[in-house]
Amino acid sequence: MPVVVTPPLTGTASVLLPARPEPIRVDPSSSAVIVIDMQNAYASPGGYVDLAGFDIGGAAGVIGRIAQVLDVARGAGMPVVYLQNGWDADYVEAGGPGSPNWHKSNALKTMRARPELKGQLLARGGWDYELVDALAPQRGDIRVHKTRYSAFFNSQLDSVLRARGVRTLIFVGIASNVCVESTLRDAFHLEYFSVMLDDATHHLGPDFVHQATLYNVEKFFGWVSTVADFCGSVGQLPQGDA
Ligand SMILES: NC(=O)N/C=C\C(=O)O
Repeated sequence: MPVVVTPPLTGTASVLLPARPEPIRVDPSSSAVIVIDMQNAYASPGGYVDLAGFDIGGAAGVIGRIAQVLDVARGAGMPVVYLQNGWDADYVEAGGPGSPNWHKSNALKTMRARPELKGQLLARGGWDYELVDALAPQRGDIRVHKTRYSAFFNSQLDSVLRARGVRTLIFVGIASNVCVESTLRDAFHLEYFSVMLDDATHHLGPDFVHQATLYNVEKFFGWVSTVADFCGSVGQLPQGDA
């Protein structure tokens, strides 16, 4: 008989989500979709990662697939939590030369190399920081600001989830190998059950980094599933008017 993973607080209104390395039960009342950084910076032509020279060719497809996931999740009453990465307009939150972030952030490095972009990349209040239009939050969705790769670091995310009794996280967004993986690793250490939807994420860098993330998640930190399997299983739950 195949192993099935059942997280705590899984009630009777749950579905079995096909996943690797084993199927996992998902209950909308104790689960949330975590949308990582679907901002113009990461998914739109002319945004930060495009200007920094990364290939964003896969982002358009990911936007459409995330929209499907969010429709199904909202219909099943599952909270949707949007993360937005960035800093204040003066970049105080980014840290100065005493912070590794100042040295490693490709947004900060791009602005230092191209001073005409100063103040435009990942600054709260600007176009680059905003969520892509196609994924505009809907009533009841939650937005959480983050200043480093892991969405749990120095943010309200853990409190927001705990206050709602959430134990299972469904991960979508960009980039699979940076902020998705950093957040999912922290989620593991905070005792959350994490599922990454492979085709609702996109990576920064060569394709092998995405494969490495999938391996890490499946083998060490959580479970890997797909948009079709998520929509096919969670879509079977009674859908409300969301
Ligand atoms: N959202 C992300 O995965 N971000 C990765 C790099 C960056 O923000 O510079």
